[in-house]
Order: sequence, then structure tokens, then C-alpha cells
Amino acid sequence: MLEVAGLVVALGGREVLRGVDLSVAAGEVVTLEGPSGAGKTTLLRAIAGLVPAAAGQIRCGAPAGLVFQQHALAARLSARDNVLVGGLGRIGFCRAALRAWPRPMLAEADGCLARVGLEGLGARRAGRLSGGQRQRVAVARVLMQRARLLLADEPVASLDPENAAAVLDLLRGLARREGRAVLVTLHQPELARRIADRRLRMEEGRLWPL
Ligand SMILES: Nc1ncnc2c1ncn2[C@@H]1O[C@H](COP(=O)(O)OP(=O)(O)OP(=O)(O)O)[C@@H](O)[C@H]1O
Repeated sequence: MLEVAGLVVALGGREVLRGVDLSVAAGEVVTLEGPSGAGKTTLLRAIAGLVPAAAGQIRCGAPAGLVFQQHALAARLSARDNVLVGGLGRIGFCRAALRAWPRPMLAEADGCLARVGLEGLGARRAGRLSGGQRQRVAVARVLMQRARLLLADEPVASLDPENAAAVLDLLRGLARREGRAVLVTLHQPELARRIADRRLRMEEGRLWPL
């Protein structure tokens, strides 16, 4: 689903990724570990098309969606409205601003919330959800984007161990049950061992198998 070959990314005049090769298959969970500043976030951003490659290739066989460390939800919007943001590309900004979501999309958003274990919480403001619930909403939003490749950058950094494990198990379940590909950066090796089919380590812009 994802093939990266010889990827070089330069930021601020410095090579941050220095020839990265990586593949992630449908149904597979690959974890990225490594010290702060190694280039993990930059790799995810490059795959998502948010930073340009100076050299190399990125072949993404399916739409990709990002789950951020700081779950990046609109606190004043409901959980459902946050999920619907993932469908913006399909109805356009004007209809979304008027909250003129087609009925099937509302049902799809509720379905996404149910798949992340938040059935019945669609009307609750995101700001009134727990940290773990908010991160689940962020995952539901990429499901609403219909992303087949999930790129998660430290998705459990702000969660207690129990919620962290639950969110990671959710990502693994989406890979196993729905054949999505998951590439996730993690700081704690024990969490990586919990979900990874394959563990990779990044150091100074290069990837190594673990
Ligand atoms: N916009 C930018 N301009 C210049 N340098 C940048 C920019 N963004 C990141 N960098 C640098 O690129 C390097 C890699 O950063 P990146 O955020 O990818 O590391 P990381 O492995 O994700 O670190 P962390 O685990 O702390 O999130 C760092 O040295 C960082 O300072």
C-alpha cells in the first residue's frame, strides 16, 4: 500500500531524511521509534504530502490520513462534527459551513464513531471528552476520510497507559479487520512491541529494522 524509496527531505538547508526506504502492506502495522529529532514526524509529513521530497519516490496506493499527537480537534464542536471534517473534501467547504451534511454522511460519521468505540457520544462536545476519547475521535475522522493508510504521529503520547493501550489496540484492529495499513511513531518500546508486525528505528534521518 505504501512504497518509499531513497527518500531525501531537506528542511532549513539540512537533510532531515537521508535516503529512506520503507514499505507498508495492507493489514500491516509498522512502528517507528527513535530519538527526538531523528526525523520520524518529517517522514510521516512527507508521506502525507505536507513536505516536499528533495529526492526519491513515495508511492501511496490509497488515500492516507494523519492522526496527530495533539489530536487537533475543534473543542467547541461535537464529536460528530469533528468526524465530519474528515468528509469535507467530498461536499466542499460551503455546504459544510452551512452544516448541510447529506444524511448518508451523518450516518457514516456515526458509523465511524461506533467503529472506534464511541457509539452514542456523537453529540458531545469534543472539549468535554476524555483524552482517550478525543484520540478515538481523531481516528474516526481519518476513517471518515476513507483513508486506507493511517499515519499516526505519537498518537498516545498524552494518554495514561490504559488508554494508550486501548487506542493502539484500536489501530491494530483496523489493520487486522479492515486491511488498513498503519504507520505509527511511538516513544515507548513496550507499546511498539504490543502492536507492531514490524518495528523500525530512525536515527539521524535513516531507518533501521529492529
Ligand atoms: N520546518 C522545519 N524547518 C527546519 N528544520 C526542521 C523543521 N521541522 C523539523 N525540523 C528539524 O528536522 C529534524 C527532524 O524533526 P522531526 O520532527 O521529524 O523529528 P522526530 O523524530 O519526529 O522528533 P520527535 O520524536 O521529537 O517528534 C529536527 O532536527 C528538527 O529540528
